[in-house]
Amino acid sequence: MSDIPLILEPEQLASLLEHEEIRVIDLSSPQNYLAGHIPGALGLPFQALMAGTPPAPGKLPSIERLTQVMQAIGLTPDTRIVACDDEGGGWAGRLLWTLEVIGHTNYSYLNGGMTAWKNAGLPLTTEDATVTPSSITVSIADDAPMIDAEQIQQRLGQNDLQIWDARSPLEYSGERMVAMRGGHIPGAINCEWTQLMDPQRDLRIREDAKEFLAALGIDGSREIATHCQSHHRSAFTWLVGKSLGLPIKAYPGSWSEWGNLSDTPIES
Ligand SMILES: O=S(=O)([O-])[S-]
Repeated sequence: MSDIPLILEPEQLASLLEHEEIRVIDLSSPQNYLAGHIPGALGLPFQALMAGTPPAPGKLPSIERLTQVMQAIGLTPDTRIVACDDEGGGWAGRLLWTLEVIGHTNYSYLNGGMTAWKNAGLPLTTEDATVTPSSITVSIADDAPMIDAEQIQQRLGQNDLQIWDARSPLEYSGERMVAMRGGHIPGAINCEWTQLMDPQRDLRIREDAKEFLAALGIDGSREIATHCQSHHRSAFTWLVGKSLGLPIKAYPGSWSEWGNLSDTPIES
C-alpha cells in the first residue's frame, strides 16, 4: 500500500476499494453521506476532529477524544486512510492533518472528493459501512505540523516564517470581523482557500498550484504557517502545501484565537 499516492484520483481509488487496508472516510455533511457514498466509506462528522470550545474551537480535541475517534474508525498502523468530502477538501484535509499530527502518515486525499467521484459516474451506496474498532493509542508526534500563537509571535520579524492566511480578502483586511479584533497577522499573505480548487475539474486541486502560490510569494523558501478562522479552510491549504512538498505547518488556534487575544500584533 506504500506506493499509493497522496493525491488519489477517483478511478485509482475505485480500483483499490477491495483492499482490506483501505479505509475511506467521508466527511461530507450527514445528509449528503446518507444520500449516497462510496461503497465501504465510513461517515465521520467534522466535529469529532475539533476541540469545539470557545474562543478557539479549531484546536485539537483532547488526546483521549482523539484516541476514541481513531479507534472508532478502526485505525491501525497499516490502515491506509483515504479522506473525502463534499466541499473540495476542507474537512478531508482536517482529517489528514490530524493523522499527520499523530504520526500516521499512511493516508491519501480523494482529489475533488465526492464531486469528482460522482461526476466520474463511479458507484454509490446508501448501505452503512461496518468497521471493527481498533485498540490504537494515539499521541502527538514530535514533528507534528502545528504551530501556536506564542511560537508565531517569537518568529515574527525573523524572516524565517511565512504566514498563509486562507480566509477571505474581507476577513484579511478586517472589514469583516469575526473576532474581537479584525485584520491579519503582520506580513501574512492572503490566498483564500477556494483559489486552490479548480471548478472546471470537479474541485480537484488546481494543476498550477505551485506556480500560483509562488507568484503570491508562497514558494517554500521559508517555513509556512497556514491558518483561517478555526483551521477548517486552512486544513485544505495545509494539504495543498503538503502535496506540493512545501515546508508547511498549521496554526489551529487560527484567527478565532489570534483576533481574540488583546496583545497579538495585527495589521489591517
Ligand atoms: O475554520 S473556518 O475558517 O473555515 S470557519
